[in-house]
Amino acid sequence: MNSTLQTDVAIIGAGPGGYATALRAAELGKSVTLIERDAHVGGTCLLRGCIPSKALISAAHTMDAMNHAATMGIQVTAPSVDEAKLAQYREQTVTTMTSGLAELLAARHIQMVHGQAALQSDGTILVTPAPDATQVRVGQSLDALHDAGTQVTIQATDTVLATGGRPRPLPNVPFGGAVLDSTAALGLEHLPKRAAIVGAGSVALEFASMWRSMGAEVTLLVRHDTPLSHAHHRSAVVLTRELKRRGIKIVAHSQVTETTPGESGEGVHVTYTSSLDNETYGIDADVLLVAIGRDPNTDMPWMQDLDIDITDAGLIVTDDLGQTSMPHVWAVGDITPGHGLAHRAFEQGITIAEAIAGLNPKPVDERTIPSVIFTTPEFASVGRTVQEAQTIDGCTDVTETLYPVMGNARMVMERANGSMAVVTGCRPGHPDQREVLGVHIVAPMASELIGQAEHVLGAHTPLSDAARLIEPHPTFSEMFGEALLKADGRPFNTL
Ligand SMILES: Cc1cc2nc3c(=O)[nH]c(=O)nc-3n(C[C@H](O)[C@H](O)[C@H](O)COP(=O)(O)OP(=O)(O)OC[C@H]3O[C@@H](n4cnc5c(N)ncnc54)[C@H](O)[C@@H]3O)c2cc1C
Ligand SMILES: NC(=O)c1ccc[n+]([C@@H]2O[C@H](COP(=O)([O-])OP(=O)(O)OC[C@H]3O[C@@H](n4cnc5c(N)ncnc54)[C@H](O)[C@@H]3O)[C@@H](O)[C@H]2O)c1
Repeated sequence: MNSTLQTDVAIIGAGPGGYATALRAAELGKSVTLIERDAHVGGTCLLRGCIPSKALISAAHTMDAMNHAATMGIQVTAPSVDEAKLAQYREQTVTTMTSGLAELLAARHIQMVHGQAALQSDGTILVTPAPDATQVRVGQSLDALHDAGTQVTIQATDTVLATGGRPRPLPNVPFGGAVLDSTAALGLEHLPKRAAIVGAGSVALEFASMWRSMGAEVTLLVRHDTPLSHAHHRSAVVLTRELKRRGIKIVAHSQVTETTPGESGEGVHVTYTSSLDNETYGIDADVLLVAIGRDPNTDMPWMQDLDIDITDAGLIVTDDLGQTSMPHVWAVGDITPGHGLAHRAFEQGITIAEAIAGLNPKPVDERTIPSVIFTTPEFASVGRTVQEAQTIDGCTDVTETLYPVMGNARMVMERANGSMAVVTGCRPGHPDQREVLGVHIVAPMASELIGQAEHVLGAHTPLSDAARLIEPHPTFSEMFGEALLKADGRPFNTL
């Protein structure tokens, strides 16, 4: 028997955008129905993105530490990887996170629907069985669902689209065999010994760094002159130098044109052209990871039929609070223009829930969203470069202060290299107040340091006040404190 459900807020997709909206809306007293086609909640981030990748990267850090132990006088025999145990560790990390989230959703009395949803232009949502199921299933948690028929209709006052994205293939090179997307790469039974990677963003660099730490020969095929060509230039150059120093081969100005099975049918032969000399080259590898971005899940016919604005890139246009051009329909996360990051989706989801509940939330400030790449060393960035501050925001008196990170005691102890740049200047209308406009770091623990930078930047703290922050000694965070002092014209442990 098919059924109809009534709810204040229906959300399609239980990734970071969808579940953040659900949690906040329920907290604000709304009845919430969360529809997910996967067997578990969490979306890309928990199931096949942030969490499994960072579990593997944590293991890679342990490998790095053991490999560097001898420089501190600690002798260890050459470490090796038990691949089955590593996979178990990754899977258990994911399970712990997804079951914790499922419990939280249940505790907030959010109704779960397991199935594939389609919003109709009259505002109803039709749910059909998920690809792996014959029935739509409904209940308080994805672990305790009952069959609800082959079609469930949901009548919601507000609907939130949170359908996320999927890996983008190279033109003419479909995924399959030894040509992997990030999901397949995370699930590999055996770590590659020779890995080729095409792309130069977060996925490409994190896998390059992690596989290298695990002992692979890694070749990164980059189409521009450097990885992260759109990021803060100096940081991109420093990170590139460090990755090369660790033995990662970076082939710039290359474009993959074809892949064929490797000799004896194993692995892959990758053909690429160089835009420097227009010559064609080839490399052999166990796998080719294609990491050239993600496509938004907005190309389904039902979504195309809705009266909502979608850009040529397939991204849903919303107002500052996440509302689409269709009344009572909202969009969150990777299907909206901007950084494809979980923490951005969290903040957008909270904002949408508060707007639906009639609160008056502040729009998400895209400028203050930090981005991190979990390489060794890490790359973390928030805010503007000098050029962006001048041309996009119209800031004046903009300067960049470079702090020599090798003067930091913890950097010396770790034998680490990196860079720290702080961009300061005055926002339009505030000519007398110098503020931090951007912070760009390459260093161990940069992922943790960037939160502090975000607070200073987001709160528009005057530079002279920010520079008074007292950092504990000896820590990596002293680099940020010292950079602020230098930017404020009072360099301490540096010239
Ligand atoms: C390898 C990798 C590593 C990453 N690491 C990080 C990181 O360290 N930090 C970070 O901030 N970000 C990271 N990201 C990005 C992050 O995962 C995404 O930004 C985030 O998951 C986006 O959340 P979302 O809710 O928009 O979409 P998603 O997480 O993609 O969730 C969308 C959900 O909607 C469901 N869905 C889609 N259509 C339907 C439908 N019709 N009916 C029912 N359900 C549907 C999908 O099954 C999915 O569960 C990483 C991504 C990848 C690929
Ligand atoms: N630590 C993190 O926060 C983290 C980690 C992994 C992924 N993510 C997110 O996941 C999403 C996907 O990451 P990604 O690295 O795949 O995408 P990305 O958009 O970050 O980077 C894609 C890269 O591929 C290059 N590229 C595009 N087309 C190409 C082509 N035809 N040939 C060669 N190179 C090409 C681009 O120049 C760019 O450097 C992003 O939204 C990213 O923010 C975040």
